[in-house]
Amino acid sequence: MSDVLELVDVSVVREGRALVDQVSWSVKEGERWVILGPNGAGKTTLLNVASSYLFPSKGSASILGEQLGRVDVFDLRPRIGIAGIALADKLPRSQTVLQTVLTAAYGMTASWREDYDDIDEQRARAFLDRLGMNEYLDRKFGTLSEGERKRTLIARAMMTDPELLLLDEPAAGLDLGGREDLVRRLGRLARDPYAPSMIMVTHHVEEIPPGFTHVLMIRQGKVLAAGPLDLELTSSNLSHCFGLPLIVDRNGNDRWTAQGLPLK
Ligand SMILES: Nc1ncnc2c1ncn2[C@@H]1O[C@H](COP(=O)(O)OP(=O)(O)OP(=O)(O)O)[C@@H](O)[C@H]1O
Repeated sequence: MSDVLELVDVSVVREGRALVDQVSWSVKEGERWVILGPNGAGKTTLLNVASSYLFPSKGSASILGEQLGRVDVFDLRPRIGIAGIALADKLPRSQTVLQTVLTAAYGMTASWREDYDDIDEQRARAFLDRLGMNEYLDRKFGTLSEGERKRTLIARAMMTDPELLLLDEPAAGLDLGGREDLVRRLGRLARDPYAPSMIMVTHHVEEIPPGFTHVLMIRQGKVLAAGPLDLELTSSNLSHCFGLPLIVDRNGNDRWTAQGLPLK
């Protein structure tokens, strides 16, 4: 299996502080990783390196076999799908849902043109259908609820047929029904052998979709644990990561839960 992401001793230093501190991490083709960690741990910073938008201050980062600093990132970026809050703010609120997904095929955030290929429109419709957005095609992006917006962004990220899909807190801000709907849809994607390699940032083990295979836990910029979920998502590791005693459990449907121990 080839490397989708290979970080060796990567640090990101800002104002003398290491936001990501000597991280070595390897993601192989077909793996689905979740990044877990408390607020401010460095999860988004790590994702920004993985998306080629942030270069390490130290160490080396290779994405899809190309080393940052030695590759034209404009050739690399179309191979990476990103769904995150930062992107949502850049997308025009007045574009329709269909337009919002279609523009991704042309590497744009705006500039709706009339001459998109039929094949692209069919693909955009198919991705939106998979994400349960069929009835919202003509709705303005700016009028969507949080959950609808998140599903649109994932469809958009799939549009370039990426080899690597990055999801930054896809379930944040969703109600219970919205979260469960999204987790099921992401689970279906994760189990699709033709789907890209995936990395998802989250704060909650309940949001880990079935079919995800690996976890990286980070705290204060340092990796605490990295490897298969079965081995690494333990009560001990999670307690260490979030800084309080936690009990983690996995149910028969391949879903995870975590609870704090009661105060004495
Ligand atoms: N440009 C910057 N300059 C200085 N500090 C920064 C910069 N960008 C991020 N930070 C700090 O780096 C730390 C890690 O930020 P990051 O967004 O990666 O954390 P996170 O794990 O994604 O957090 P959250 O769960 O709250 O989203 C935070 O303390 C943040 O304030």
